[in-house]
Amino acid sequence: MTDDIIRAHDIHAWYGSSHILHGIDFHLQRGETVGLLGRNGMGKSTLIRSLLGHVKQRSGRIELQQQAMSGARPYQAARLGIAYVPEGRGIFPNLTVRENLLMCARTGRDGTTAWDFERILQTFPRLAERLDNMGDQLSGGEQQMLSIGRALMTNPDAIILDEATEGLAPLIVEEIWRVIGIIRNSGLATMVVDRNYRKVMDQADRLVVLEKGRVVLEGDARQLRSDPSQIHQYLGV
Ligand SMILES: Nc1ncnc2c1ncn2[C@@H]1O[C@H](COP(=O)(O)OP(=O)(O)OP(=O)(O)O)[C@@H](O)[C@H]1O
Repeated sequence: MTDDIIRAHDIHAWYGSSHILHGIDFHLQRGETVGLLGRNGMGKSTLIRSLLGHVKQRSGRIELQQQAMSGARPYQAARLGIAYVPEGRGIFPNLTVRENLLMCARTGRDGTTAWDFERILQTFPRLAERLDNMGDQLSGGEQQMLSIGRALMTNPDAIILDEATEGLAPLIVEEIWRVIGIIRNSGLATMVVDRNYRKVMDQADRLVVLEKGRVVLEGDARQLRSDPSQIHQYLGV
């Protein structure tokens, strides 16, 4: 019996006639942090989107929370406690910060509410100062925090962060990484994609590297940190 929240075997995905993923095996265990690395266009977002049912043209076996979900739709993944913070946010611009958060409030699958409104405001002091602002009055960094806050309000078992720091100012980027550390230490299973591979390596327990839609390297983050030459080779840094 495994404790995998996501388990996938031989995933292929296509956009039209472009074959993007070529037989990927992937898993995310309860409580672990996995960093997904790879240069631009190697298929990281497509893998996430395939696992969660956003890419229709896909094949392979997917289990979410140990249930067969190969044909899952995005709402089913969300119901199974897998929260997704996509690249480019996804908040309601015409609702206030408070409304954006409260509309997501949900009890976790285990019946507990570890992440409630108060805890979100403690975690994101900037949001606490902007509760009555509309979503579209926030800076890009604040919108990203709100997006992560909304995901946490659902009390998920896993959270997937795709390029959460993309395009943000350095101070805000630091703030987002601080929050990713808090999320990780809270025991929530986390999957992180980010251009800053050093930060990903620091935060992750396990690393998975994609190249042209295939897993080319996978391993314990501590080991790969001690000899980063392999990572450097695939990331071209
Ligand atoms: N909606 C789409 N339609 C057609 N092709 C797409 C689409 N989305 C992505 N692609 C292509 O699929 C390939 C993989 O893209 P993907 O976004 O998964 O890569 P990535 O590793 O997440 O990189 P990035 O950091 O640039 O987002 C790329 O060649 C990209 O151009």
